[in-house]
Amino acid sequence: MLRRGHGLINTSKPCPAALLYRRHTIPGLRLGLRLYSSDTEPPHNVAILGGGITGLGSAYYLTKELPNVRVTIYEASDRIGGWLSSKRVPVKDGTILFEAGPRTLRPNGNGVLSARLLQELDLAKDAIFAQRTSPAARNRYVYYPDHLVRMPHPSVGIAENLWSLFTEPVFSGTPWGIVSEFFTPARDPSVDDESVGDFYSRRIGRNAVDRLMSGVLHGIYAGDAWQLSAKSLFPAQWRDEAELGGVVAGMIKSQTDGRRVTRHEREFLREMKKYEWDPLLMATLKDNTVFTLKDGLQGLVDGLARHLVGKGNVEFKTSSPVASVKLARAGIDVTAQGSEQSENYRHVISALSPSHLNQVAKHPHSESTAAHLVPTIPSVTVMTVNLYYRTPDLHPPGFGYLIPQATPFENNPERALGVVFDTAYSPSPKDLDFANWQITDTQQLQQAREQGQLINVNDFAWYNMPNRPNTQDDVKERGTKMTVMLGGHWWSEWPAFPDEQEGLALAKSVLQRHLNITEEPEAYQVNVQKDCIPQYTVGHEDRLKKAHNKLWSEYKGRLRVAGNWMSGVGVNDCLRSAWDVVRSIRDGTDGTGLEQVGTSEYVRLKARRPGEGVKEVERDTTRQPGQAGLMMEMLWTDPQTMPGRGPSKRGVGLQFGPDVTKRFCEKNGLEAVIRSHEVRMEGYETDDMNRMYGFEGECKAKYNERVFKLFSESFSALPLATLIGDKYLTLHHG
Ligand SMILES: C=Cc1c2[nH]c(c1C)Cc1[nH]c(c(CCC(=O)O)c1C)Cc1[nH]c(c(C)c1CCC(=O)O)Cc1[nH]c(c(C)c1C=C)C2
Repeated sequence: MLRRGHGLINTSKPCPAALLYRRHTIPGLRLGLRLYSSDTEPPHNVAILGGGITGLGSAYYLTKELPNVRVTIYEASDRIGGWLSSKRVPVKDGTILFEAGPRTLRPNGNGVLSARLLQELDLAKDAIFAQRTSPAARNRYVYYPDHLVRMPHPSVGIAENLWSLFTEPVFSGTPWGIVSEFFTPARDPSVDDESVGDFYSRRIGRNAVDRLMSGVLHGIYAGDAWQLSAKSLFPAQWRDEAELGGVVAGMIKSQTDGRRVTRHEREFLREMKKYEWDPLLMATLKDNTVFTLKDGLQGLVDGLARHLVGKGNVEFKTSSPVASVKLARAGIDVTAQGSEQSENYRHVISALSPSHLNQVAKHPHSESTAAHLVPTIPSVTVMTVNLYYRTPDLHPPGFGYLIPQATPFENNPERALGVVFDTAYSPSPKDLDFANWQITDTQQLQQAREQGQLINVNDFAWYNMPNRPNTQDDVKERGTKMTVMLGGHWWSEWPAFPDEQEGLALAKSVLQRHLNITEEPEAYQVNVQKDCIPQYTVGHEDRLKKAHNKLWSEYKGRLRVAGNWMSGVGVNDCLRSAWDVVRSIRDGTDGTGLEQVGTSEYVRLKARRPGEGVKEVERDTTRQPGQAGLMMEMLWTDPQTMPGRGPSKRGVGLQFGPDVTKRFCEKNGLEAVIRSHEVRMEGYETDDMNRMYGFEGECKAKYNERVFKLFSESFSALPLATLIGDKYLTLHHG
């Protein structure tokens, strides 16, 4: 039986726009294919090439989805984890943690997978969550042309945001560009892809690219806005222009009709929705933008490794670079370097970079690029320089700053990409100090935790209360910790990279010029991450489609690829590609790991109208709201004058400050929340209540018995919460 999905993807230049995303299957190629079947083959064994986060994630999902599987991980170096690498270094009064690579994870989008790992690997107790209200979430800066400019944020107020928008050169022309984008004609349909720079300068204006967007692209891809692909990096906007005339039109449509996603994505979202979260972790994640771990993201690697070793069916082969992978009569043969003998596996998941994969999958006698299994995907090298200074608060409060491409050379001769204020992501001894907490009653904190509530005693959501929060730096008085990011596309043409001392000198020089820091760092670490970020340059999607076709025709679904070179360069994206590839193996779906590239099957998610979350709350038919859940919270939560959240005086629910109400209203598009003043011990409105408030008499006097009956029946049927005109949320509160 032929199954969906293993058809070859059309990579030829499209003629009419309608053909753009169509896949072509070539029936002839399918004839004679022996598709694997789980009933007839020996127990499932899978080799994973590469022990970075993608490889570890793949092993993790394999052992979860196919419990009887045997997994072998081949890793060339003597350590696993790849670019994720955290080191504790000594300073005068203790130790601090430096991250060489990624340092924080977002729990949204694909990040739901890393958030799930917190729960499944029991890592939430080691996590540090940065609140939405924390400086790290609210203060983001761009360095242009010679000073830091804070990006607009609702928390600073309309006046300040507008002032900045109309006076700072970094925004010059952008507000008007966004307004006029609506009226800008769509691109010529024959254009199959273009750079992000070309796309956005056509739609919004060149300044928006050079002064803003290029900075954001530095922060994610360390890449060049004029080379990265608009179609691959901004697929929704790229399609919106073609189909709706523009990016703003697309945003409006998403608001009114719902966000557009691929069918595959919708399935993923549905599956994620079904997940059973620990209520406290859920509450924590909702209020946070990013999280990290007390021992850095290395903690995630260690957690995965511990879990996999404990499983007993996963073998780690470190210091074992792979020499070749070859399709065999049954399965696929993998030979490690220096080994005479190959091992046979039913499937191989390659978590290697494309160039590395080409080396191990190449035909022994062919050197030509045409013989490459996957096309070359360029990548950039990033140098991260971690610095620790004794003096605290050497930077303004916030995430850090990005340096856009238009920053004049004399203000950035080192060609830095940005600076991360690591201090903002982890509690300091000051935050640990009881005296500075908003709530100090540990008994209350303990009780609240037991009831699945999160209480913010400061900027870091406190998952493991009443215990002290986690912190990365174990020092008496914390100084300032920062990371200077250098390299990326700026270094692509450089004949050689700076060495450690040169890197340190470059980083210090950046900080002296931009932040006036002249002090010598007490500790530092220079890390060169060679070819660490793949560049999705113009034509990326087409290259991936070609790779899919070649992989399919040469390996018939036995060799599948995952990693950061296909549809997202972050840790979360790596986990997602691992998840997808394992699912397709589990389900026996034919594929290569690239079968979703350029899919044209889009659907719209249901639009979330203002306050819809509230409407979705089902009425509790048992007439008892219980001790947990949203119904309970709506019933028993009370306002408090202090900002943030606090334990409820009632012993159930919690208290919330005016900032929480404001955020809730903003998020749900509400004008106000109206709460009744009286708590009814019975918990629900009853006919008695109508009588008590004199409604019965008034109604009968003004109208008649029938009208009263009708109203009291309606009241009894009213939900505890209702929306009036989509603007006012009324809560009976009793
Ligand atoms: C270490 C260098 C990295 C640079 N880009 C990435 C890494 C690991 C990958 C990356 N960075 C970000 C994303 C977006 C989504 C996400 O997964 O968080 C990705 C895929 C955003 C980001 N960039 C920086 C930080 C601290 C974050 C995440 C946290 C946040 O948004 O609050 C800083 C940063 N990274 C790089 C540069 C040049 C840079 C400069 C300040 C390159």
